[in-house]
Amino acid sequence: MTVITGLRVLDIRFPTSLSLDGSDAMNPDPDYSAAYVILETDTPGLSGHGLTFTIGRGNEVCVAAIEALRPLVVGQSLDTIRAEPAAFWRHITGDSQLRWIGPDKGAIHLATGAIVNAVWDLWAKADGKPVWRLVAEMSPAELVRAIDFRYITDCITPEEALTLLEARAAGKEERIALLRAEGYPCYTTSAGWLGYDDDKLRRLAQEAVDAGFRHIKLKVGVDLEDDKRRVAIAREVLGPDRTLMIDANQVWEVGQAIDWVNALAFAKPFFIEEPTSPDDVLGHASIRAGIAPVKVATGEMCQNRILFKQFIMGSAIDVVQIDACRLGGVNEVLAVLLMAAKYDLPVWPHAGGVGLCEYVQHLAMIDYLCFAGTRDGRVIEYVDHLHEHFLDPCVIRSAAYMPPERPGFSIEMKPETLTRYRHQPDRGQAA
Ligand SMILES: C[C@H](O)[C@@H](O)[C@@H](O)[C@H](O)C(=O)O
Repeated sequence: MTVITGLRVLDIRFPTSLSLDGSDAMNPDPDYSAAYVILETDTPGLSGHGLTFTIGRGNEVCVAAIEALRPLVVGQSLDTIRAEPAAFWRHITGDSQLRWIGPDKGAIHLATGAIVNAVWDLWAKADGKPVWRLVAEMSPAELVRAIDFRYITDCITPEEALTLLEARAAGKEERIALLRAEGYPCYTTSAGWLGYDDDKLRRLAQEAVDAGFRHIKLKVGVDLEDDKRRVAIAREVLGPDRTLMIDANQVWEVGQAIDWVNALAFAKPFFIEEPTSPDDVLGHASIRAGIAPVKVATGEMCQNRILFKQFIMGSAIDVVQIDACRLGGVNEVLAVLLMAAKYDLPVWPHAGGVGLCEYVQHLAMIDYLCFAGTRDGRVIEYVDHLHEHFLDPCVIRSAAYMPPERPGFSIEMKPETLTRYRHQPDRGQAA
């Protein structure tokens, strides 16, 4: 029996100089950061790692929130967590004092994501499997036991979930074989940051096409004339058959979003991502009606399963963009995959941040194997940035993520990175 005996949290920051030129409309110079968790255990050589992605000083708040959650996780036994994973998740998110600063949102929920994912990393390492495989091998009943259905039973009940998951389990072994042979397709954001001049955009878009990418994403939303020129360049390089997506990172009012996207419609973007506030369900629905056939995507800042329920049941979005640690870790991601599967909406995970590519490859593979049952019309985001800091970095082959084979969640950083990029002394101690 393995018991979690301690939790350490590190403030890891990668300076802007290492980061992305111009990035996006809301984050012109992001200091990519990670509130990084290490769960220590009484089993020699076994620890769980997790992180939540933040930007610069925001990391301090998440580090403090992780420390506040420490008493809820230290002392827990892995066997108990394995037996009732949703009960464990309810325990972590249900503390009456900490719920007051959420519930299920903000820094405390980002902290939950880091800790819960560290527990899944630990569980997978203890079983000697990558997380995608661990979850893929769960029976439908075990999967249902990993999901907290509180506040989503009006969308899907545990009984309905069981029926859906039993139906989707057919053909799983064939899908695993396909994943191993072909991987899971991805798109690149790396050509489309706002600070790039036209030549760089053209060159990077061409390099993406040459590398086999069939989808690229461009940041928009600062200057309409610039955007018209930039999407025209991207479309020219992509040709008529590849897919262009655009992303405004929440910069517009609802009416402005409709006008702006319609002005870019000549370049045939497939979707607009985050056109307005990530909390504005009605606004997204209006935008969706105002820009069809261009689709609407959101989710990287959708705070929990309950808000995703509004977007999904309210026909407010076409593409569900889960984030591995904006949601409260694997358990809550499974709840969203389930709702998206019921409503037949594609999940395209968000990965623009440190460690997110490493995380979401597992989640998209779980979606394919257990929930959606298909990869058709779905791609994972890929950003070519900071992968060298991980012990098990994601591997891209012919514009597809190849399934990780090492045990765990692929999120453990190299010891030298944890030393070199640590912003301030470790505030945590083993309990
Ligand atoms: C600051 C970040 O890189 C964002 O620009 C990124 O998450 C982005 O929104 C994305 O969709 O990848």
